[in-house]
Amino acid sequence: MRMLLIHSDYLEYEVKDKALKKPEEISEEQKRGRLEEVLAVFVSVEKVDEQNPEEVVEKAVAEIKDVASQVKAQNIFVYPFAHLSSELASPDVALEILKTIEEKLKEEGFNVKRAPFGYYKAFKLSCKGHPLAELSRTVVPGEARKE
Ligand SMILES: C[C@@H](O)[C@H](N)C(=O)N[C@H]1[C@@H](O)[C@H](n2cnc3c(N)ncnc32)O[C@@H]1CO
Repeated sequence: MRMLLIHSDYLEYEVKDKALKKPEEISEEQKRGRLEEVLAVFVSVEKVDEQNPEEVVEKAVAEIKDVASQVKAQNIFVYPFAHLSSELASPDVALEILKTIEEKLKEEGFNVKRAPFGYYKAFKLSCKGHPLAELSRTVVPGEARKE
């Protein structure tokens, strides 16, 4: 899994079009979203993550918590983003992993939104620009090797 973490004044998105034949079913309300003072986490779930989804979720949540505590962010935006890797996991596995990351972060007390899965989306982001405002993390299951 590849993550790009951007500490932002706000992130807002608007769903535009289907990017998959069967995108995640969403309500009218989910077609737009915005969070202020947010740690935006753009996530590409990778093929290697299919070897142990539970473990990669644990590792991703730990990394996100670590960055959130460093930048003192209480709001987290989990944003499916298929552009950080050329070895993507299947959509079904990716969606399950992203939903579980969202759930676990909520259990940890964060205010979490997750952008809809399987769509083209317009988005606006205002990066804060401090030294820790732009970070990337890669997590893989267990002993899996990252080429
Ligand atoms: C398109 C661009 O504007 C938008 N931002 C987009 O990326 N849409 C992606 C994700 O929402 C989701 N998706 C599919 N597979 C994956 C995966 N392995 N990991 C993460 N997301 C995935 O399905 C869409 C098409 O790949």
